[in-house]
Amino acid sequence: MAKIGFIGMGNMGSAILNGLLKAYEPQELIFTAAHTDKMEAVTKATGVPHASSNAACADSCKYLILAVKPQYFDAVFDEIREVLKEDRIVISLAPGQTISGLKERLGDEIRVVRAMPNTPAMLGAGMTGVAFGEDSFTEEEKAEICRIFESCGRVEMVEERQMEAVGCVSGCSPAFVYMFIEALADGGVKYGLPRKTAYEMAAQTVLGSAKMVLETGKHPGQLKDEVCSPGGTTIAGVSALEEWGLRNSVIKAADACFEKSQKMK
Ligand SMILES: NC(=O)C1=CN([C@@H]2O[C@H](COP(=O)(O)OP(=O)(O)OC[C@H]3O[C@@H](n4cnc5c(N)ncnc54)[C@H](OP(=O)(O)O)[C@@H]3O)[C@@H](O)[C@H]2O)C=CC1
Ligand SMILES: O=C(O)[C@@H]1CCC=N1
Repeated sequence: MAKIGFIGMGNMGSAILNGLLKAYEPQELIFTAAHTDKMEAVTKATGVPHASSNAACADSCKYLILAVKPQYFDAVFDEIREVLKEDRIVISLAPGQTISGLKERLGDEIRVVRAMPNTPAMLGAGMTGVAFGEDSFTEEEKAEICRIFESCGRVEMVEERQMEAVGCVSGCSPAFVYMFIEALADGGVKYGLPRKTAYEMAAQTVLGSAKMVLETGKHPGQLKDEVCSPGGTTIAGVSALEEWGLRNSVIKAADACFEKSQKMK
């Protein structure tokens, strides 16, 4: 029997699988996807076996990661409900879907964990929020769930009521950061840099700035102040960003993600 199973092997499933392969043997893992050619390609590339059906996948692992889009949950649940046993733990990655709502659909005896990872898990640089909710888990089970996501990067335990906030700040936000990198690079191209050089400079700057926040422990505002020479070029740029509403745009993006997640319940 495998330890960890995935139903769905798209953007998020494959990112987590890549992270897991640093901590687990391929034979400890199993997965399904909708298309056979996709499953065969992933098995060939990773050595991780795929199951013949979603039911077979759910039947053959202790921890089952639901990595399909929520609109497919009903169909998948109809396939796996019969084989899920009481000792199994289902890990949902979906925004908006509550633990109690998922248990209603899967069976009240099935323990459900919510996790909100992000795609940098692919490189072991992910950020995952995990909520255990009201169900009881042994220390060993909690440690295993942490190990799954720690193999993909950093992990924070949160209350279930905070999961939509996690979605805004780290689940969805890689998309916003890529947009920022694109825009930074466009600015460089506008003033003469080759595009490839501009992407490298923009991406390395975002990476380095993030490391400064994480590793110095300084407030982001202080780090910003350290870049702004009095009467210099940076403060002119900061002033333009304030004028064009960068901070408010980013907070509005969080509002939009949150509101959307409420409609996905
Ligand atoms: N993408 C992201 O950045 C993040 C996503 N999430 C969550 O992760 C979950 C998965 O999202 P994501 O990976 O982006 O989605 P994708 O669309 O990239 O992948 C979905 C996967 O589900 C498979 N699939 C579809 N229907 C079935 C089925 N009936 N049985 C088995 N497999 C099926 C697809 O198979 P095939 O490949 O063969 O088509 C595909 O591998 C969602 O709940 C999403 O909200 C959470 C955080 C971040
Ligand atoms: O866009 C989505 O719904 C998923 C959840 C977080 C990131 N991607």
